[in-house]
Amino acid sequence: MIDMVLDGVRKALSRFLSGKGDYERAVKEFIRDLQKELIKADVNVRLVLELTKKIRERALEEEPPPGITRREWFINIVYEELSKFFGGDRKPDIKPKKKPWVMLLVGLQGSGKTTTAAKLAYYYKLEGYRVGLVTADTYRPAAYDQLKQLGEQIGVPVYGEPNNKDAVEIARRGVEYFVSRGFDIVIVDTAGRHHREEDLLKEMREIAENIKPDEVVLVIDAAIGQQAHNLAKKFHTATPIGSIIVTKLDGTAKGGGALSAVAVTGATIKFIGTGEKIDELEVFRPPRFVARILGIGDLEGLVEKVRRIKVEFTEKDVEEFLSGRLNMRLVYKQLVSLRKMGPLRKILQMIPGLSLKIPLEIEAGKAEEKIKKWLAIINSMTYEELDKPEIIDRRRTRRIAYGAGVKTEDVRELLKQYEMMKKLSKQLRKRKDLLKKLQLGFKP
Ligand SMILES: Nc1nc2c(ncn2[C@@H]2O[C@H](COP(=O)(O)OP(=O)(O)OP(=O)(O)O)[C@@H](O)[C@H]2O)c(=O)[nH]1
Repeated sequence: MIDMVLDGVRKALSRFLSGKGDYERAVKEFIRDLQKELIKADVNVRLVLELTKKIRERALEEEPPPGITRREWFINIVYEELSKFFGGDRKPDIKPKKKPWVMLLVGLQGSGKTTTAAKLAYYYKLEGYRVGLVTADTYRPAAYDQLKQLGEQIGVPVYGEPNNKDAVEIARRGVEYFVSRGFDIVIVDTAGRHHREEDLLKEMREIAENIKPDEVVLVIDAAIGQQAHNLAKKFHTATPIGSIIVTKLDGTAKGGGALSAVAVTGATIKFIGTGEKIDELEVFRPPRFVARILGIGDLEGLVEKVRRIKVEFTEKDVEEFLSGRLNMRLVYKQLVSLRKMGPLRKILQMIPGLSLKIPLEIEAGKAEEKIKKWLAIINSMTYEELDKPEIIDRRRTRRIAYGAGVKTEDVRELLKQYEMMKKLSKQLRKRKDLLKKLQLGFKP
């Protein structure tokens, strides 16, 4: 889980918030913890010192606006400075500026390039684009099969020539193949059998000259930590149309180091890889990322994700859910959408501190059966009961169970889930208020 990145910072911050003693001493302690955590995450020591110096100065100089305590204001400062540290608040340009849009993926061996190519294809497919994949990896014979398989899984066609050794030729023909068929986006996966940056950049240049991509994407494994700096810097200087994806942030303690090392070069990190599965790719927005690290929630990300997966939630529903109001109609929508979307769990995991208490966690395999039952139960409720499930007493429970053809225990179980969701929704509201308060001076 991505929350692993700089996990200790969140803990230090909650210690800071709950502490009662002297403000200046608490600031000093927090800063010491922050330094320790960042260095542990392989962030460059000089960068760490610059960052914490800035935080300390602001913490001692700035007066909080009315209605905000010094400690709350301090979190805001940390939030702002860390966001800048990881690249600032510019939004990465995700949408292709024209069609067709040709993306060339490059990266050192094992960086996760092939997986990322498929993840990207899936991402853009969900956004409504017609996407094609080209595999030009001529060194690793299995790469062709790997991408072919991934392509089948996500319903994206893959062009490859398993017996051809000429990567440049394959790439060129692959791009032509998809462009001539009217595809919107073509993603080209390259060989990447390079251990040295120089070789990698040389191959990149060769292929790029031939296929003239609209965007060159460098894939970097987060596990290389601050070593990402040199690679990103050379890449950034070599190509003006470059963007970066940092992968495997879920599996390394060095993620903070890699991200900050790339950010400091001025290169743009567009996406981050947060797992092996095909949908574990996220748009990288530093303020959002930092909010998550700090444990002040990721409500914006949550809303976007809910919308993106095209659940049948309206924005109003999400807003209602986040504002602590909940009724059975919302639960119903939730259940219907659970069938389509990856579980709600995944979305809620974006909110730190909540992941342990997630309701509606259904044992795999039994999900479909249970959802069907619950939908039937909700269908036998009256309008009044839907809007105010609290009025459902034993008599009503029996009637509903009878109407839905289920046992009374089933109805009670659903009501229990409802209560849990309601609590969760209230917790979310609290965090939302805090987030709003903190963002007074800063727009993510
Ligand atoms: N945990 C985790 N694993 C990832 C992520 N991205 C890729 N991987 C895994 O990393 C391994 C290498 O990925 P590939 O896509 O085969 O790497 P590649 O860069 O194409 O490899 P070469 O073709 O040898 O250069 C695979 O086991 C992937 O499942 C990620 O974000 N998180």
